[in-house]
Amino acid sequence: MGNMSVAPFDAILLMSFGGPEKPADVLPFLQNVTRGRGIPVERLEEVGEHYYMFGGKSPINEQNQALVRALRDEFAARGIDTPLLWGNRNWQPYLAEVVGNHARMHGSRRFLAIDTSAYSSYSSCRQYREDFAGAVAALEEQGIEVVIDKVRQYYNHPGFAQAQLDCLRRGLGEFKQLVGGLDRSRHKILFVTHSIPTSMQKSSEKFTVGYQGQHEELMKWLSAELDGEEQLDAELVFCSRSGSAHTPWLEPDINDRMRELSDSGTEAVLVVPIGFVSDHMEVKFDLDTEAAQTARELGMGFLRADSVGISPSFVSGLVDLVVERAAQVRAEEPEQRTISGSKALGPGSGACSLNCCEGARSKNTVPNWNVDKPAS
Ligand SMILES: CC1=C(CCC(=O)O)c2cc3nc(cc4[nH]c(cc5[nH]c(cc1n2)c(C)c5CCC(=O)O)c(CCC(=O)O)c4C)C(CCC(=O)O)=C3C
Ligand SMILES: [Fe+2]
Repeated sequence: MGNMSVAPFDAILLMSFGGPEKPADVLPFLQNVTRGRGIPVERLEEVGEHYYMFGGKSPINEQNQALVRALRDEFAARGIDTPLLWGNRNWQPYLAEVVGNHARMHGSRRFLAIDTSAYSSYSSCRQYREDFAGAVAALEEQGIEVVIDKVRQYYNHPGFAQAQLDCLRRGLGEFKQLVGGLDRSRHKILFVTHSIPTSMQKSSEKFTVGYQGQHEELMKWLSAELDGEEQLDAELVFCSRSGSAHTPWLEPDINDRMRELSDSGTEAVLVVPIGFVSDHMEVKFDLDTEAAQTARELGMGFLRADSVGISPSFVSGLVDLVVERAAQVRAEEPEQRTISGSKALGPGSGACSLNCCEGARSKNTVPNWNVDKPAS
């Protein structure tokens, strides 16, 4: 009985952001993303141009489809035949439709979601839990009762961390060729993630080390795993700032930092997108297009390391997280593996509680099903 290891769940759900498929999708997609989020129209027009530059099609959907296939293979290899579905927040296939259709056709009631974002913050964790609560409520109105749970945030899970390390090592190998030998005084590693408003950063620090702190924890582990000559100075920089110019977001922006580094003698940078699980539009545009252009202007060497994509350690780590969560729900107290010294977060550990990463306005989230008692 292969399904025992994911019992009591009837179906697994890969939950992602979603992206446009064609030019006509771009504006409605952007409207979905920014509804109620106070993003200036100029910023939307600018981001729309990024999508049009790539034919109006985001790379994210094909990457999620590839991840679905890789996850299905990994479940099958472990003898687990529980269905794996794919749903999104901002574009088709929409979460509520996918869950509703599956529940109607197969009677599934208990869904366990993997989200395509590794760190804690409102945008990268809590908002997904609000989406789940929204889908549960919408389906309840149609007379369908479901629960949707999610695996813990996995920035410090050994599978994700090992996959990042593989990308970093491979990137360093190519970088070394490009610059003709590593030299600490002239070469730097820039780990990159999505910027968020500093207010969002603050609320992520209430119950965890926070969004930025989680990146720093992973970076510290990665740097320590490298061999001596590979241990270049490394720092965290940000991309994809949005919102109004008056709202503070996490800094430094990658382009600004490259300019400063160039002024102080850095000749080449290896850019490692630890904040993204695959080559999203932010990676394709903000890093491979815009930051690469900044590097050309500065005469700086530039190489972008891979994102984890469907690397085997990442994929098998996600399946481990599903199995771990199911065991928690069965009250079995499974081991929660993490990189050394790091504390596991997320559903069931209490660290990702109902109040975690709350935004300015309080909205319903799904409770940590069967493990945490809903707070009042
Ligand atoms: C932390 C974080 C992640 C990582 C976690 C995760 O993966 O979930 C992420 C992922 C993504 N963000 C994406 C796209 C967009 N994000 C926007 C806007 C925003 N992102 C924010 C944060 C994050 N975003 C924030 C605080 C805003 C401001 C509005 C708000 O407070 O909500 C906008 C509006 C235009 C703009 O202003 O840029 C777009 C189009 C795509 C799809 C890319 C593709 O198509 O490949 C993906 C994977
Ligand atoms: Fe975003």
